[in-house]
Amino acid sequence: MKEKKTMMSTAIIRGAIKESFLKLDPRVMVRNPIMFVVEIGFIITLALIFVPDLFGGSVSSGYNLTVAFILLFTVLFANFAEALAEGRGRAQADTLKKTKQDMKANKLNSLNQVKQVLSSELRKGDIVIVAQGETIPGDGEVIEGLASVDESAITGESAPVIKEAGGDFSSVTGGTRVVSDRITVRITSDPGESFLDRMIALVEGAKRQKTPNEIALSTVLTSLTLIFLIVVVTLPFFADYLEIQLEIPMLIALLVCLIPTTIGGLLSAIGIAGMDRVTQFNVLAMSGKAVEAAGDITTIILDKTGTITFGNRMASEFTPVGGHEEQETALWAAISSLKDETPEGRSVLELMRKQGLAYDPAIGEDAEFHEFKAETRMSGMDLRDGRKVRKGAVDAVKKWVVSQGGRVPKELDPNSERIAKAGGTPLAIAVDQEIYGLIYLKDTVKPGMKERFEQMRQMGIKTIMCTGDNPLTAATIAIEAGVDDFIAESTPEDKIAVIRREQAEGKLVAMTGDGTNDAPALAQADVGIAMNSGTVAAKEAANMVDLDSDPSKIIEVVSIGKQLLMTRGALTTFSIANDIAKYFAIIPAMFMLAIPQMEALNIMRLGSPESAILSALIFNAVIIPLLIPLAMKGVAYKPMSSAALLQRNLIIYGLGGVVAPFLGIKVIDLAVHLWI
Ligand SMILES: Nc1ncnc2c1ncn2[C@@H]1O[C@H](COP(=O)(O)OP(=O)(O)OP(=O)(O)O)[C@@H](O)[C@H]1O
Ligand SMILES: [K+]
Ligand SMILES: [Mg+2]
Repeated sequence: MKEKKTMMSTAIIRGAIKESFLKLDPRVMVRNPIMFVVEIGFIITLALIFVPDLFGGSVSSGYNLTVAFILLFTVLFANFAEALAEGRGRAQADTLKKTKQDMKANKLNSLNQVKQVLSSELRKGDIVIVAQGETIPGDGEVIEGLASVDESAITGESAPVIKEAGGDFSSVTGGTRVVSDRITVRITSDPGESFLDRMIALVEGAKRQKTPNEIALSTVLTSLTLIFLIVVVTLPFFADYLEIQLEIPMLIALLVCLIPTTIGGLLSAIGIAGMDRVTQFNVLAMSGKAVEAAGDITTIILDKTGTITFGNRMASEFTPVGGHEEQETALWAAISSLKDETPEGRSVLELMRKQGLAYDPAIGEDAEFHEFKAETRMSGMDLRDGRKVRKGAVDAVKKWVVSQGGRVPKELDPNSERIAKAGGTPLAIAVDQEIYGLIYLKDTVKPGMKERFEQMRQMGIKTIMCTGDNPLTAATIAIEAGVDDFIAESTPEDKIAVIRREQAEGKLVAMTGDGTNDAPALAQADVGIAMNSGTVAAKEAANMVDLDSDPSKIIEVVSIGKQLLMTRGALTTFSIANDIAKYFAIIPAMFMLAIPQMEALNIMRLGSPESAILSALIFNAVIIPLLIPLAMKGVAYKPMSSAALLQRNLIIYGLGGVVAPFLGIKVIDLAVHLWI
């Protein structure tokens, strides 16, 4: 989505203006009680224009008209803020929808014949064949073959990525294009539930739900509104006693000035804009709650293979041990990998070919395949003649061999240490009681990790790498990547246990991962970020997907989360501080004639009671559009302690919130007084 990082285009602004009027529909307005009160005020003053003495008042139609007009604009400004925030997402959704057009798909039927169907007819479990130049008709998993895929329609990244059966690089996304070769894909989503569908719904805001924080704040603001409503409604009774005639438009103006319209008008825009900023970083957040939680993250658990490293672990060397020949080691490595569809397994056969080593595949005929499992950390074959061939994590293979009465050759450990210390993953190869040697699996740390993890440290975030790999390899990669801590030989359960342990200490935990074995942990974490390169299971369990598959992206997500919370806090403070100033503008104006002692409160020295009320009301309206840029961009966030941040914001937005309207209203009053 990179090229879509456009700012506000005129089309978006025009659309937002139209939306502002459509949102005047009371059925829509009622969802925002504060602005709904303003709208009712508008309707009442509108009636008073035509029947000024409706409630026995004596205010001119002209004055009612002016008040009605300002109130209408107050509501329109608030609607505009929300529509503007929604507008950018809608523009993105339109672009994505173009990617989603119906297309032809080559579906395999039960007789293994290819039949052309429409992509919209594909269901979960269907098998399709996608060849070079064709668009993948739906989300799925590669079950056969290998292809390079152009995912730019989704990620904006033009370099094609390799997708292959087995392992963590098997997931493909509907709407992306096969650039070379041909793959067989099992469809994993029903129509309307695809990644692209979810993405469209997301940027369109169709699924936007208020976060718990937002609901709590709305409740407080609505209660405040209710209290002011009661105060203003009961005011005429006191006035009656003092024999003062309080006019309806004045009372409405007072009410609207006192209720927190500024934050009420901007609250929803702040939330939408926050989500949108995450999207601009090519991260898809499934909920606003996750973005807010990211703002308070103190621990992040990262998976190693495929997250910190690229994860395309390739066999690069066979090392014989126990007096065996390299040829023998390679032979058994190959036999154990004949049906191993993981990238690791396939790379073993690839290395054989490269080194010109031959093997007899007939040995593997009718053998029983043992697929790689994160629990056993081994894979292999049980041959027809009864021999069992295994390859896997060194300690796992050692245990397996010893349990059958075999012994471990003494050169095994030094050699596996050499590989691990270089950051590689050693796999041991064994047949029954005999260990034949090692396979060196090479992997590379993604660039720039060290600097990024250092940045996280400065933000007070602890990084823990969790890997199924052995402790030595883990330690080497941990140092190279610069994480604070690591846990090796961890099973999927261990990853969850680490997260639970941190959560039990009251911390908010983020997890980044790519594999099916990461899925449970991604679901357990408060913020789960899946790499887009990863498996379908990982992406479904996570509440965010990083389209660039860069785990250090969490830095941006955390900053945006913090910014979102701060912006909401700052504008709430500003809004309420503002209302104090408006109180001093209106109350003396309303009562001064009858109660000369009110003069003491008349600190603003405004022109006339009428102009004082209008000025306060105008200020109350225009402050909303003036603050839209801040609401959309968020207040500036610099890493510092939360106490220092709070103090800084109280000074800027609290004190500023009191001072700004005094100046603003005074200036408007000078102009208004000249005019009326
Ligand atoms: N195809 C395979 N056949 C046999 N053993 C394997 C295979 N793939 C990986 N292993 C071994 O199993 C170990 C655990 O693998 P697993 O996929 O659970 O974790 P990982 O990918 O190494 O780490 P991470 O959790 O960081 O992604 C690996 O370190 C390796 O030693
Ligand atoms: K107000
Ligand atoms: Mg992994």
